[in-house]
Amino acid sequence: MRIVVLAGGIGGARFLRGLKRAAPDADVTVIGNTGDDIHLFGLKVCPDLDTVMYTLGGGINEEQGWGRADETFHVKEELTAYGAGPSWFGLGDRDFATHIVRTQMIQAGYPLSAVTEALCDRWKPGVRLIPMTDDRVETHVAVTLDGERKAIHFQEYWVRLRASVPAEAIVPVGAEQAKPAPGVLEAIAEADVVLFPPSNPVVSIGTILAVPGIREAIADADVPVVGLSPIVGGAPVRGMADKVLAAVGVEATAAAVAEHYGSGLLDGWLVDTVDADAVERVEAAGIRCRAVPLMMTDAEAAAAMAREALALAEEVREA
Ligand SMILES: O=c1nc2n(C[C@H](O)[C@H](O)[C@H](O)CO)c3cc(O)ccc3cc-2c(=O)[nH]1
Repeated sequence: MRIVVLAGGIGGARFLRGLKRAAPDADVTVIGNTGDDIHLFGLKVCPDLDTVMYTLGGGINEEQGWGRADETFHVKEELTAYGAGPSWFGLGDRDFATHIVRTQMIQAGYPLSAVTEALCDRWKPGVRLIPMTDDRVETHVAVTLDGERKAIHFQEYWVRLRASVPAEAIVPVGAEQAKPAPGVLEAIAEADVVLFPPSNPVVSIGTILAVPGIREAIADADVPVVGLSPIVGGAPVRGMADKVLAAVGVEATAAAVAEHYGSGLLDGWLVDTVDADAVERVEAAGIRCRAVPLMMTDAEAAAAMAREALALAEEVREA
């Protein structure tokens, strides 16, 4: 079975670990969000690609969900000693090696998709990880700080400000000019099922869908598209999805996120059992809906969610 998954950071990576466990023989292609990418100290950092690669490759810092395990921060400390900022983004020594290799290859002329393939040769994530585009897309957030309206990089909003101020607008800068990376549209066209894991619907999956051609390819694919709600009980399971949902005028509920994606895209939607009362509203939107446990407390819980998503996809396919 060929499965395509649109993935952002931590939620997407943890779901993928469950999917591999639930469908060990499936051929999984992950279309990774690159809107979170940031250039620091002359290096290109790709948080969402690295989180998928490290999580599935066994190198992730498990409790953080990002960065490497057994990390040290000597380079960061030395940079701070030189007054070289920013100091609010925690780049570890092991993680720096990934960004050095990536930046070297990009400067040698390799596209991000080829670089990602090369990095995955080491990590062997067990999925094909393709960036949504090889072109530069960086999500910026419009905020008002000290009375002044400004656009800041998503990572500054997310990490330095902890999303503590309202996001007035979310702009994936460069998305309109971006082209899907090689293999993205082909993977969607050949997929037997497309999954939207519980990643951030605005800055992760929404950014992937903002690359011209990707939303259309999924909408036109006559295979089941099934998503899992990142919102449980009116709050994001992790992260601060509610802050960015407000920016696009979407209430932080499992049903509202399904409606945001729309029945033109989604055929099925899983909500957590605490949101069972949302099933009727989602079905009224033309999206088949089931209430199942959605807390990825461990790999087996994530596998159970993946099995439920695949089962709903088959139910949709037969409908
Ligand atoms: O909350 C934080 N998230 C950090 N993240 C997470 C990152 O902001 C998120 O993973 C995504 O951008 C959102 O999904 C990092 C991810 C990397 O790949 C590399 C370094 C960091 C550093 C931080 C950090 O210092 N604090």
